[in-house]
Amino acid sequence: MIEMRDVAFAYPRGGALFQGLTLSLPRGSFHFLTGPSGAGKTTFLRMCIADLLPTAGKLTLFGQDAATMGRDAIAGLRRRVGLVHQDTQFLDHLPVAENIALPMMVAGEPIDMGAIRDLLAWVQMTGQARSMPPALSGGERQRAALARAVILSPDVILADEPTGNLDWDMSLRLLQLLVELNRSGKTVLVATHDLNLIRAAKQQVSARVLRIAGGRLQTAGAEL
Ligand SMILES: Nc1ncnc2c1ncn2[C@@H]1O[C@H](COP(=O)(O)OP(=O)(O)OP(=O)(O)O)[C@@H](O)[C@H]1O
Repeated sequence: MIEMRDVAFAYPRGGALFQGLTLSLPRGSFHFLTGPSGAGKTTFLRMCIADLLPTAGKLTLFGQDAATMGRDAIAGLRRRVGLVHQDTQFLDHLPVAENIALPMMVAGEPIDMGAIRDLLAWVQMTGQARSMPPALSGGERQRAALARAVILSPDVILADEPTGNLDWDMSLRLLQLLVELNRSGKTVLVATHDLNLIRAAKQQVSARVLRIAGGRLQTAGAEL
């Protein structure tokens, strides 16, 4: 689904953030992306939705070379990839249900209230459908963000530090949702520096760890 061959990336006026990244995330796989703060985990995820392009090397997304993707191809790609942002990024003046529906609106699709209800039930937030985002707890925000990320039934779920501000019980609950998505056939990539979360995942799925440090992929594909 996502392949990198000898990929390098540098922000304008910055030095090389990565170089020589070679990896493959096959369909149905579960990967963690880890590494120190500032190593480039968020940048890596942004490359996976062609929000940023490599400055060298080849990035292939769903079989297409990211460098040659036009607007339509990128829009199609973004429907197939659900991203849970680190800061969740809700529209605070819209209730939770409408926030979850946003990707449908942006895609110009009719709002499927049944799908929204099902997702709210799945993340155990049926009672918060009409709540406004500022009133949600950290765990509720993350679960609602996950529901929004999967509303268009993407093939790939990318989550950026989804348990960053959560207590351990809530982290496990969120992990459980990600594991369920993976068991239903989705490809999952979770950026985290929570090694306990990675250990907990080991009990449930065959996850692999990608570690970025010093601009390199240090333990590509290592089994937990
Ligand atoms: N838009 C940008 N322009 C220039 N530099 C940036 C930009 N975004 C991030 N950076 C820099 O790139 C580096 C990697 O940032 P990134 O957010 O990808 O790291 P991270 O591993 O996700 O960090 P954290 O774990 O703290 O969230 C950092 O030094 C950051 O300051």
